[in-house]
Amino acid sequence: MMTSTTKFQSPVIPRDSDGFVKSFTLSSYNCPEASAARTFFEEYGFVVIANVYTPEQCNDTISDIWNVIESLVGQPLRNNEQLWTQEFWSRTGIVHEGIIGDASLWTRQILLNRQTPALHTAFASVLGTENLLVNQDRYGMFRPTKEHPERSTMTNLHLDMNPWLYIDKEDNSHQLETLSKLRYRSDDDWITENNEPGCAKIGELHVQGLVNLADNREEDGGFWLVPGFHKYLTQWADDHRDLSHCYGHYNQFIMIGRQHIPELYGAACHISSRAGSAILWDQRTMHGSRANQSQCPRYAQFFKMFPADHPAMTLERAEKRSKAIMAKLQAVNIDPEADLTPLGRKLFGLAT
Ligand SMILES: O=C(O)CCC(=O)C(=O)O
Repeated sequence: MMTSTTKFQSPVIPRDSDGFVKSFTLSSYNCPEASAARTFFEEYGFVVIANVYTPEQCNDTISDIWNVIESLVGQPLRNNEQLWTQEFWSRTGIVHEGIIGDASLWTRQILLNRQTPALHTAFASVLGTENLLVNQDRYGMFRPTKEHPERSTMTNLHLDMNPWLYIDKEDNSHQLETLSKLRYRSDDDWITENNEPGCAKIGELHVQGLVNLADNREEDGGFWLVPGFHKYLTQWADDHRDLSHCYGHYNQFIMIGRQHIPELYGAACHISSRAGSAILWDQRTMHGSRANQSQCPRYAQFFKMFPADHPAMTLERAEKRSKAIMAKLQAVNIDPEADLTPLGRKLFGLAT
């Protein structure tokens, strides 16, 4: 049992001889490797699942990221690195975090990727149920910075939740109220949906994820986290109540500067992984991204999956959610019957 005098010690992450973090290859939900992956996840607060996207899917998705960037910037530039300037990038999304799109993105590729069976198997294995819904989110792209340090993103640690509400609430009424009010009229509603993990006393498991679309090494920047932090969050939040005043009371996104938590910045590790690998992490794990320092871009797609039978998924909310998704599918000519699989229709909440 951790007490307020317990000092947090981050476990050392196992890596292979190429420096990539140990990964698991899953043949199905509940295969022996899936239970090993789940054990790893419980210990470290994250797990890497290999071969979730095929090489072709990675290439198609990178190409889609460039389609989005070029449509936001208003001109072709993928083949001319001279044009990857601050001025153009200021139009692409949340530039200092390397996020493409301001809220959710709705291209054909980003949507169809969400029904990838191996991605579902990865989330199902960690969440312990196959009955899941998938969220709607964005892409990540970090420009190479070796010759252009001004193109660097901000190395950061954050939580996609409010840790003080999480430890103080007696039940999940705040989560239920926030989620059941969602109308999905604004793309921001999908971010709100992601960032309500309830309270510590109820202790729901919430799992976020991403797929790296190109080999992602430490020098390329990208996803990093504080291993084992999920077990320490409640103590940390209680010990750092002074920081809560820097944020709105109901703020769902808490980014904390190095000056406040130098020990966590010191403990955070880059989760290096190969192209097509998914990284899944416990939402309570302090995480974020490191800046790129190489000549290679970093490309990723972000996700969350959660149990379809969650108590906050009221009939009314489910109807509004599926209506909003249907409109987005239609806008990119995705026919749910022809283009989505039975698994895809379930994940999008469209199956009757
Ligand atoms: O991999 C990244 O760029 C950061 C992802 C992240 O922090 C998030 O999705 O919450």
